Amino acid sequence: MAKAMVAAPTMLSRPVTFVTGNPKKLEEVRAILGDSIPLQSLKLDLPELQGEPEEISKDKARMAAKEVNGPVLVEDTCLCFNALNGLPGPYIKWFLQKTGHEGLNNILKAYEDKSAYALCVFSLALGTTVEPISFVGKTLGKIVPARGPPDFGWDPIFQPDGYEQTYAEMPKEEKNKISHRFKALDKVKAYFSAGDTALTTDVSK
Ligand SMILES: O=P(O)(O)OP(=O)(O)OP(=O)(O)OC[C@H]1O[C@@H](n2cnc3c(O)ncnc32)[C@H](O)[C@@H]1O
Ligand SMILES: [Mg+2]
Repeated sequence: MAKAMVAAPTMLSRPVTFVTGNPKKLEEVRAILGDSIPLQSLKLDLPELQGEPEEISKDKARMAAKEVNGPVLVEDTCLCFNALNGLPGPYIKWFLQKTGHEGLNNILKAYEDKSAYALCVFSLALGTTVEPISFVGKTLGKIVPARGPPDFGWDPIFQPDGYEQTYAEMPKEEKNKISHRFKALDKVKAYFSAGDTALTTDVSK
């Protein structure tokens, strides 16, 4: 009888490099992943296209793969206001920088609807010639006047649904159990544990 053909997993010869210019993201990614995925990091602020979140994230992964010349993981984070049909979305970084927490609240003064969602799109490129794969995580909430330490981006003005605290007021471990980033990384972990792609644990390579 013919032997069943079992596809061998793609073996990565190098650990995945998480490329970001944002140390706070890296901190959360490390806290959420623990040692589930062998990861090294590279601090690089990649240029970002305009467009839909998934395309921006995939494009970052292509650029990162070229820089690293190996397997990379990147992410793009959006904060989307329902009253504005999803804007600022991927442009939240610039809105935050120019208008601050107060300005973001003021924009929504024109609308009854303060609901929003945080969106994280991770993209994994296993090499320079491989099309990146995306993993999306979304957490629903609302925009409120800033509360809590202003350590990380828009955390003080985002209150997730079902919670009385903003992301900034929550203990880190709590945010990391419900966040957009946690949900997306859960899918990344599931992808690797499905076994089609095996990872080297040798981070010295
Ligand atoms: O190098 P990259 O990974 O792109 O890092 P970045 O800081 O440029 O990040 P983005 O392009 O994804 O822009 C997202 C903006 O939202 C902020 N941000 C990202 N994740 C956040 C989170 O979980 N809570 C609050 N703010 C967050 C971040 O500081 C940016 O201002
Ligand atoms: Mg960026």
